[in-house]
Amino acid sequence: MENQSTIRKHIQALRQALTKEQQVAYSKEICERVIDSGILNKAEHVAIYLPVRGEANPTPLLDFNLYSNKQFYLPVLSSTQQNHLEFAKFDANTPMKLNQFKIPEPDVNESDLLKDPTILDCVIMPLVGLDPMGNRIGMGGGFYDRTFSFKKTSQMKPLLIGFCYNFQIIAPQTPQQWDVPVDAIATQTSFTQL
Ligand SMILES: Nc1nc2c(c(=O)[nH]1)N(C=O)[C@@H](CNc1ccc(C(=O)N[C@@H](CCC(=O)O)C(=O)O)cc1)CN2
Ligand SMILES: Nc1ncnc2c1ncn2[C@@H]1O[C@H](COP(=O)(O)OP(=O)(O)OP(=O)(O)O)[C@@H](O)[C@H]1O
Repeated sequence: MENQSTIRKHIQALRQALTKEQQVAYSKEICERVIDSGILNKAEHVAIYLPVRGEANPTPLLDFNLYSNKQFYLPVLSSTQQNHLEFAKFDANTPMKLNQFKIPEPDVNESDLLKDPTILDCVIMPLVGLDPMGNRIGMGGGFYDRTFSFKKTSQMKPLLIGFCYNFQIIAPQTPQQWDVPVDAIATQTSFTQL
């Protein structure tokens, strides 16, 4: 059995080995699976992320939005609650800055941050590895697990969608007590609601 840090290294190496063209083509396919699933049809408030270091790119979802009116959001590292995320509205005019992990995030006032994550309908989740039950291995900060921990004891939204390349699907994992499973899995070849 591979441990989490071995899995992280292995998958990160596979991601880095993708050509730019592969990243773009595969990411568009994953976005198409999300769109075709219809899961976003009724969603008004949708969080995505900006990819770094070879992560699958969900930003083509913004283009599918041209003729509908959804509000998109990006995660912002919370300055008040350690290793929690808050969310900021995102469109072509949003001013951006680099956060401490060198990931671009909206440069907005504290008062413009969405503090209540249950306002969101869907969250497209970055991840390193994901098992078929939706157990997620992320970058190791526990940001998403902390932010959505309320989902472990309630049926509340948002719907969490794991967004990744096929090769990021891993063998079944034993979840840690704090892990929050995703509700759906999108890859180039399938969309599975759990
Ligand atoms: N694109 C993207 N945005 C995201 C996340 C993500 O996984 N992907 N996050 C998901 O939570 C949050 C940021 N979490 C992060 C956690 C760790 C590292 C990171 O670079 N860690 C180092 C090792 C940590 C250390 O220095 O000890 C590394 O992996 O090299 C980056 C982002 C919010 N935004
Ligand atoms: N709800 C929580 N309350 C307290 N600590 C937590 C919680 N969720 C996660 N943690 C802590 O965060 C650390 C990292 O967790 P884990 O390795 O599962 O992160 P991850 O899912 O890979 O990261 P991310 O969500 O940022 O991509 C663990 O040491 C864990 O103890």
